[in-house]
Amino acid sequence: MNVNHELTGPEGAPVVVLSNSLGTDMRLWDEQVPALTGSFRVLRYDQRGHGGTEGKPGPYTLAQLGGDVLELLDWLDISEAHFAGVSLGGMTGMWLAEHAPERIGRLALICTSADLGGTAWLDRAATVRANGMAAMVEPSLPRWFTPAAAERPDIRAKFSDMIAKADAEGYAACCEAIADMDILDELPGITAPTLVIAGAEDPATPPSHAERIAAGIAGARVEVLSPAAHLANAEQPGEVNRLLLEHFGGTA
Ligand SMILES: O=C(O)CC1=CCC(=O)O1
Repeated sequence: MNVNHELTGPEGAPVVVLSNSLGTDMRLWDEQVPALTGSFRVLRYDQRGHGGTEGKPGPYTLAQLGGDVLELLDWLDISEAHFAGVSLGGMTGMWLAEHAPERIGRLALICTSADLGGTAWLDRAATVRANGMAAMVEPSLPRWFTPAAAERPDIRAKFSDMIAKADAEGYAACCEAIADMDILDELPGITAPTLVIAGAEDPATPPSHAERIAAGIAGARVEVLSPAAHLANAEQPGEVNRLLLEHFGGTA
């Protein structure tokens, strides 16, 4: 199995898959795992080129990132799972809910977008391939956290480490997957009950992106958290845990 992952929580319980954003790894979910494992078997993994999952040469596509999840579910003999993803993880979740609906129960999309594509991502990919990941640390933290959270030593240390340790080719290839994406027209094909969470202060995928996603998926509802920037699940763990447990049908 090429996808680095961790499976915890009671055997036989419904499975929740947790998918990380660009530049982070499965540690993004450290505050969610203890809350979710009270009710669920939790499968968190590292996207290609992030954490312990190898960064194969790119460019990647959302289909490949979604395919990694299907391969992982098959390998673990999991037929269906709920899915929560932050940003790139949410894009992966939308692809899965559209292309493998029989595998996805309920969907939670956190600080993500269905139409974030564009050439700026190709510029970022080129920068990272030329200069490596270290140059990405300082520009990323103000997108990921509001100023007060970005100054917290625990947050700075943990999230700087994640970015610095990402594989430059894998990160760049994920940027190319985002550059290529516009799945707004595919959203009406999603039938999974969907919760969309946004950070009120998120400069990368502001609440307007959450509203556009929810407008495309029948029955989807939006929750906007504040203060929270792009990594709302790390900045507002208590509120995100409450919303995820409520949406997936777990107990606190
Ligand atoms: O630019 C960032 O770091 C924010 C982001 C966009 C897609 C993603 O996964 O993270």
